[in-house]
Amino acid sequence: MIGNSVIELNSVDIFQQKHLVLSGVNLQVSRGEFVYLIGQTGSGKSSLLKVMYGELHIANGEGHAVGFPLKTLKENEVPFLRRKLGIVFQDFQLLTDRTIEENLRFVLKATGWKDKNLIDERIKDVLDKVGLRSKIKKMPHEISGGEQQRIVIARALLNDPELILADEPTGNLDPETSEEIIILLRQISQSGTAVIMATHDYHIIRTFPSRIIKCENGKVLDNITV
Ligand SMILES: Nc1ncnc2c1ncn2[C@@H]1O[C@H](COP(=O)(O)OP(=O)(O)OP(=O)(O)O)[C@@H](O)[C@H]1O
Repeated sequence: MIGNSVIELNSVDIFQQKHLVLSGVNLQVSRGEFVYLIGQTGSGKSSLLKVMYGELHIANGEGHAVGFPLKTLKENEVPFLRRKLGIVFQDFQLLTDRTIEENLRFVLKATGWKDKNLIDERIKDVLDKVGLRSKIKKMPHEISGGEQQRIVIARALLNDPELILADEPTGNLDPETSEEIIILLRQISQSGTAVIMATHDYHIIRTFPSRIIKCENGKVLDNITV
């Protein structure tokens, strides 16, 4: 980590294949910040997030995410970067054939946890953080959409990340449940984990104001008001 930054991008160009999606990106996000990422469909929000979790390489410029240098990041280092990130995306859903507990245990084991007692404790800890300890033995289809999204957030917290990247985490939820998810993500940021959240939901942004960055015309604009 550079000082207090969890994300540091300096003059970064981001390509998808040969297509320059974003150019000259300068962005700094500090520990514990809560940041909205907005922009029209196709403006580059997902590409920007992909750079942050090591899915897309940066062509020009310099970048760091949770202390990892993005320009020189090697394929075999990506899992270590991801362990310090929590990812809450619509296409990273729960495994439907196992309980909430088994979903969480699966991730811990896959990221190197071995001690059964520590694993059990960690699972209870993250479920407490999202207020759903009582659902530990349920299957995903036995809980509501909002509860499933809270479990996805619990899963993202398992390895105590420095940064959560959330792509439209309220996309499929009703307004009231969406607000609950945002309140939870904001609590998480206040406890020190930065959150960057892509959204199209202006109601949420107005109800819970915070720093906004916007992808527009191939650039990233900072401190936008809507
Ligand atoms: N795998 C890919 N190969 C080639 N071009 C891509 C690829 N993924 C995205 N693009 C292009 O890159 C540009 C930015 O896409 P990106 O998915 O980052 O936008 P977005 O702002 O996240 O959109 P949305 O709100 O729809 O998710 C678009 O022009 C898109 O067509």
